[in-house]
Amino acid sequence: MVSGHIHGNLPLFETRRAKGRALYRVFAASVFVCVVLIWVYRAIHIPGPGEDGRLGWIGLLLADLWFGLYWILTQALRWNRVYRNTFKDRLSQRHEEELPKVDIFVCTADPVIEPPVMVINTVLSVMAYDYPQEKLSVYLSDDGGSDLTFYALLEASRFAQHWIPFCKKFNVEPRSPAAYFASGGFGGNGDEEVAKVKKLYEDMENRITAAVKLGRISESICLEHKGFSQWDSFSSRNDHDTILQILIDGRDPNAKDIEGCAFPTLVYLAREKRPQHHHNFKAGAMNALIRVSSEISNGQIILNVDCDMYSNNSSSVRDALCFFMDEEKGNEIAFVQFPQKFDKVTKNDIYGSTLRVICEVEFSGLDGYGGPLYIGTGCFHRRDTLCGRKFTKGSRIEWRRESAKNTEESASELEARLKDLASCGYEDNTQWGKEMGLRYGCPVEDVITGLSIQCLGWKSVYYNPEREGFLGVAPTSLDQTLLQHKRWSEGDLQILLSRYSPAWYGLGRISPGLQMGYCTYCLWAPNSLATMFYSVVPSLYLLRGVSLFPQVSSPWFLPFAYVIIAMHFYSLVEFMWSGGTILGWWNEQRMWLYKRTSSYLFAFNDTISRLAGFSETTFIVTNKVSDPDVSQRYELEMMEFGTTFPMFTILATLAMLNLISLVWVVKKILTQVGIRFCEAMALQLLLCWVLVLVNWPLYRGLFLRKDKGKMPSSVTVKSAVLGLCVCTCSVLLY
Ligand SMILES: O=c1ccn([C@@H]2O[C@H](COP(=O)(O)OP(=O)(O)O[C@H]3O[C@H](CO)[C@@H](O)[C@H](O)[C@H]3O)[C@@H](O)[C@H]2O)c(=O)[nH]1
Ligand SMILES: [Mn+2]
Repeated sequence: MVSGHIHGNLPLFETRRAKGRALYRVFAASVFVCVVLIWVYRAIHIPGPGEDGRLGWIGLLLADLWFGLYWILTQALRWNRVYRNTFKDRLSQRHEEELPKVDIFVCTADPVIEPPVMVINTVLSVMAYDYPQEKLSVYLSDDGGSDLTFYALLEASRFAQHWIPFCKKFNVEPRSPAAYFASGGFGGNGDEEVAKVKKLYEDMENRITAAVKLGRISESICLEHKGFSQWDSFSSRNDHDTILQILIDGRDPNAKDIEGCAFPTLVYLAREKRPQHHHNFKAGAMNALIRVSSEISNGQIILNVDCDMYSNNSSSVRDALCFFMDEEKGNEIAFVQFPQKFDKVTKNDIYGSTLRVICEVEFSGLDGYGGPLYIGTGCFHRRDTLCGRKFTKGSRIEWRRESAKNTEESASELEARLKDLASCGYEDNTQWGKEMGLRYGCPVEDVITGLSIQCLGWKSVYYNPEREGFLGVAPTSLDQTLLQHKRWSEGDLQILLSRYSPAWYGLGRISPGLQMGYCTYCLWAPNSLATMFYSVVPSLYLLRGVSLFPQVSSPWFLPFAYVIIAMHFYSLVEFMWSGGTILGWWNEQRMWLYKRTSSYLFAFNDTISRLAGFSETTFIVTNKVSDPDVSQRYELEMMEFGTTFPMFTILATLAMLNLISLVWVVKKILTQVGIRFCEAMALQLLLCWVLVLVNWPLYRGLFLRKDKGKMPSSVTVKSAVLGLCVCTCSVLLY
């Protein structure tokens, strides 16, 4: 799809349509026909008033309507997929001299669950990008306000002098030292130098770990840098003054690595926190960074990564610039999103944390309709669009721009002057958080910000290179995964109900396909209701012997059979095409069920109570470290329970309810009603049986396991009693 190019230049990127689209569309049409047939069946067979099963039937009618309509929405994610490709050689040929400055923001919030060593590995990986070093500036935002993190960054600034030239010399990948040394992907010539750098790294790591173990910074370290004095007046992480330290000043002629080459700027920022001021979580941190960086380096491009997401590909900056600097299409692109990929996920990904299908399929579908969502980490933004600039046709971005401001001001003068930009009161009565910077008030600040940018007329790009751009830490326990999904689904639902609703506000501002795409994510939370209904009611009616689905001999059985088989077969193929395993797909089905019946349900509930004014938005930071024995069980792909987390009670009760139903019914078939019953109740039996099958790890956790990760017995008792009660009531009721 190479288009004619206005400058006679070849484009810097190409966009290819996915193969097999026609085939997919025929398949989707066939599914659609059957979905409609199911609706018709449900509508014309409603049991009359007073008949057993009327209520259940009406519920299933509504659930089937919901699932059908939701499925139609998800077509937007598959209908028009595109894939992108960059030409970095053309970029360097034409633009090497005018490459823009790039500011990289790394966010951290808690030195305990986001260990300083992990944070600085991310920092080092982005400092070492294959890019003119003097044009890179790296900013670390520390919402934990921790002197340990500051100390680690100080150590990193020294180690970087060795690490960056080493990376360049040996073309190291990945450029996170921890990941590189763990990969063992070196050897051959340079062995000696590898060993030398490795030693330096390990010494540094040991010093940092020692400080972390001690829990404070020792006197002797305090003397190493004036920055530590800022903690003298520090009372707590929620109550402190702005701490701003320029650890490496790129303008300084002495800022050189050991080979004498230019060095990236490195800045530490802990914005002011006061208990009476809401700090707006990551969005607040990002906005403070946008302002502070605008006075230090003012890069035209901003990359944001979470502190656990190290750069795994040293050419990502150049990749992103191929989009922004393309002479023809670059002017309309506001951000380039890379997928979130994860390191150290087990083969069959028991918690479905790789988001495989979203990464490989759905986001390229969104890309075909104007661009993916902004999902926080691994995203390159244009500074002006992030600050609220509107799109106007024909306006061009000027890359060759006057660089450094304030060349006369010293680093300490700058620090003193810029502190105010990160103070609590700075944003009062400004557009920050509303029309400027990241938007406030939503736990998924990223998605709502991306949407508001797209609503101003900008496009975005999804770039999923062969060698992953960024790798992060995925949650390795069930409660962490469910909590994260609660935050996401809650935030997405809030967006739907907010003033930026993709459904209403987006009308005419973004393409209908993109509107639909956004809605599929925004409707995660309400999806819980229909799923909940499906995993409880048919099984209870099965107990009563009331059929809610067509018999096997009825022609109406066919559309049900087709939809069930075709959809599952398709999802399996899609999952495997995205690089997954069969067992991984099965695990994904389980997580699909668990998220919908717990995270999304809680999210739905909390959103509604927030609308009624009962609760506040929160942001629970995902834990990035786990106990050794928890990690060991994760490696073995054993599901981790181990706590009385409220969501577990729901999951366990649902599992018990279906197990009891199944056992009860099988007994009934064997002793009373016989095999004829199966024919009439085939689909309900199948559903109940599949629910039991998919819950197998949960039963193990409830009854069979002895290790620390098993379900606490209080949950076992509670869920068994609840399950029995519900089943007994439904059988005995009138
Ligand atoms: O008050 C806060 C809370 C969080 N963070 C940082 O935000 C990032 C994301 O937090 P994490 O707990 O890892 O959440 P995830 O669910 O893994 O993050 C995804 O989802 C978030 C929105 O829910 C986005 O902000 C993230 O960029 C995106 O990667 C981390 O670097 C945190 O340090 C802050 O800087 N300040
Ligand atoms: Mn994270």
